[in-house]
Amino acid sequence: MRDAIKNAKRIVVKVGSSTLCYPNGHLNLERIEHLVRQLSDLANQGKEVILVSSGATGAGLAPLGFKEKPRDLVLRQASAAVGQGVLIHMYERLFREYGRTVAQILLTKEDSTSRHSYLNLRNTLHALLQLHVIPIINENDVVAIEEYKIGDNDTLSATVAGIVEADVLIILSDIDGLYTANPATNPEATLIHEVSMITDETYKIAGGAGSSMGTGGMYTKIKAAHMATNSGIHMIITSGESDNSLRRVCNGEDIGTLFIANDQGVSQKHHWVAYGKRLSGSITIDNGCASAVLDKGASILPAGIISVDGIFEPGDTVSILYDGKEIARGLVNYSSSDLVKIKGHNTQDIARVLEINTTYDEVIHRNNLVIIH
Ligand SMILES: Nc1ncnc2c1ncn2[C@@H]1O[C@H](COP(=O)(O)OP(=O)(O)O)[C@@H](O)[C@H]1O
Ligand SMILES: N[C@@H](CCC(=O)OP(=O)(O)O)C(=O)O
Repeated sequence: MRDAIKNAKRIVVKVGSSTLCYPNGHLNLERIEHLVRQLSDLANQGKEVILVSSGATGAGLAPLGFKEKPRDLVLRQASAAVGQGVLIHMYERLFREYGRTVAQILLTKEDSTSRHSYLNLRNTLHALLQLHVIPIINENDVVAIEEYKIGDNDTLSATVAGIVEADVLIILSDIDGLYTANPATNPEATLIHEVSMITDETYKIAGGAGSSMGTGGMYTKIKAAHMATNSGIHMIITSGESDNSLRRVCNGEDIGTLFIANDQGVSQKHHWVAYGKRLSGSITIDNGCASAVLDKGASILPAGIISVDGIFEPGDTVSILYDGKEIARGLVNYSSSDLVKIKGHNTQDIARVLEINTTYDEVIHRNNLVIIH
C-alpha cells in the first residue's frame, strides 16, 4: 500500500499550527524551512503539491504582543489577519529561494457549499497546478463567522483533497500518528500503523488538541481521514517535527499512520453532495429501506421513511439516518413539508396525497445518494 503513496502524483499536505509556531507566537523558522525545502523537492520530482497551512492565528500573537490565543473572537480574528500576512510572506520568500511560485487561497465554508464557488475553486486550483504554482490554503478566519466556519484545517484539507482529486493527503502534526489512546494522558498508548476501516472505535480513541496552538486534535484528523478515504484518497498522519518525515512518507517508508482509501471512492459530484453542500435536514428510514439502500443499491422511496427533520426544499442535501446513525447523504426530490405528508405511503399514492399530477417515484434517486461508510 505504501507504494501507492510513493507513486502519488497529486499530494495535499496539511501542516498544523503547533508545527509552524512556537507557543509564544513566533514562527518556527527551522521547521518552515524544512517543510518548504521538502515540498519544493517534491515539486522538482514532477509531483503536484498543494499546501494547507494553519498558523495564522498563532503567528499573529507575537506581533500583537498577545501571550496566548485570545478568547475574544474579534481579537482572534485580528491575530489571524496579522499572522496570515506574516506566514505567507515567509512562505513566499522561502519558496522563491527554491525557484517556486506560490498562491494564497483563503476559503470560507460558503466556497464549498455553493456549487458555483466549488466549481470555480476547482478550476482555479487546477489552473494553478498546471502553471506549476504551489497553492497555499487556509480558512479565511478574518471573515468566517463562528457558526459558518469550517472550523479546522484537517477538515479543510480533506475537502481540498476531494476537490482536486488528490492521490494522497498528508497531515503533519506535533505527533507522529494515531495512537491507541491520547499519549498526553496515557503513556501506555502505542502507534497504529494502518487503519483500513474507520469505525466508532476509531473516533473513541481520538482526543482533543495537545497544545495551546492546536485546534481540533486527533478527532478532526479522523474526521478528515473518513472524508478522504470515502473519496478514494489515502491519508497519512505523521510528524511535522522531524526534519524529513514528509520526504520519507513520499518515498513509501512505513512511518506515521496510513488510512487506506476506500476503493469505491465517490465521484466528484458525489463528493460535493457528501462533504461540500450544506446539510438542510435529515430523513430517518426503516430497516427494509436501509437494507435496500445498503445491500441492493436502491433509491429511497417514501414507504421506507419513518420521520423527517429540518426544513428543506427539493434539491437540498439531507442526511439519511438509520438506527440513530448517518448512513448516507443525498439530494432530495421533495420538500420537507411534502415529505411529512407522503412518508410511509406507497409510491403510487404520492400524487393523490400531494394533490399534484407529476411526481418523482423516488424521494432520493440512487444517482444522487452517497453512502457514508
Ligand atoms: N489517540 C490519539 N493519538 C495521537 N494523538 C492524540 C490522540 N488523541 C488526542 N491526541 C492529541 O492530538 C494532538 C494533535 O492535534 P493538534 O493539537 O490539533 O495538532 P495540529 O496543530 O497538528 O493540528 C496530539 O499532540 C495529541 O495530544
Ligand atoms: N485557520 C486557523 C487554524 C485552524 C486549525 O485547524 O489549526 P490546527 O489544528 O493547528 O491545524 C489558523 O490559521 O489560525
